[in-house]
Amino acid sequence: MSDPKIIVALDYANAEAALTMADQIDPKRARVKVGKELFTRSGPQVVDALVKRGFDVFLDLKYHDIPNTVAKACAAAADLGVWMLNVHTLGGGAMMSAAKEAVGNTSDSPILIGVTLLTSMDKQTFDQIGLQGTMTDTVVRLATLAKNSGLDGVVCSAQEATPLREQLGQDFQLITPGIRPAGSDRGDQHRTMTPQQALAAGSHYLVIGRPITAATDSMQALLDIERSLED
Ligand SMILES: O=c1ccn([C@@H]2O[C@H](COP(=O)(O)O)[C@@H](O)[C@H]2O)c(=O)[nH]1
Repeated sequence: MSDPKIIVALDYANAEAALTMADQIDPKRARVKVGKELFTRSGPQVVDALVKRGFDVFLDLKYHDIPNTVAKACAAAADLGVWMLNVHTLGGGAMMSAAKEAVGNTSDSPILIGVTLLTSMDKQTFDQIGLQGTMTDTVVRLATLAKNSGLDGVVCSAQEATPLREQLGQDFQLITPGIRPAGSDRGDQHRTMTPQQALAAGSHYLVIGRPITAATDSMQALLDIERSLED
């Protein structure tokens, strides 16, 4: 598989659990994501261990701070050899431009993307924090700002993938968590789609955690999802 579409979210409480899972995955078939829990508990060492195993690692720390701080954090993340990292688009254009400058723009530079609205966010939470208009318009606006600030793509719900593709082009990367195979538990996710629906809507990469990691047989769950994408 030359460009695996599945990114397995290694949301584990320690490096041992994450690496045990990773050791069952072929890096040519899936990429992996290190998020806040695993990174806070296990630090850069777990990222290094995954990179050394040949994985494309998405470091999902959603940096959101003043431009100088975010730029330095992004440079540090790039030094870890990650494939992809992210900032939060609500940090604004100056912050995102500083982040892009820090990671560089060569073929070796990591992909830099911006989180728009979290896939766990529903309309009630959107209203609660005082955002105006529709959620889709807000995601499109934030993603447009990200593109204009030099970012390579965004994290969004697959429900927004089609309008984003139409407005921002085919190459602007759409990374979509909130993926739930038919019949699986949504948990705290609100804006969800099945793997098949998400790719059909225009997602470039699918971030999938609990439907795989919380399954009784994680590798079978991953295989079932891969098969569902071949149909
Ligand atoms: O909007 C967002 C941004 C990031 N995430 C992360 O993706 C995974 C999803 O895990 P599931 O278990 O499949 O729900 C998780 O690590 C989140 O931190 C997101 O869900 N939504």
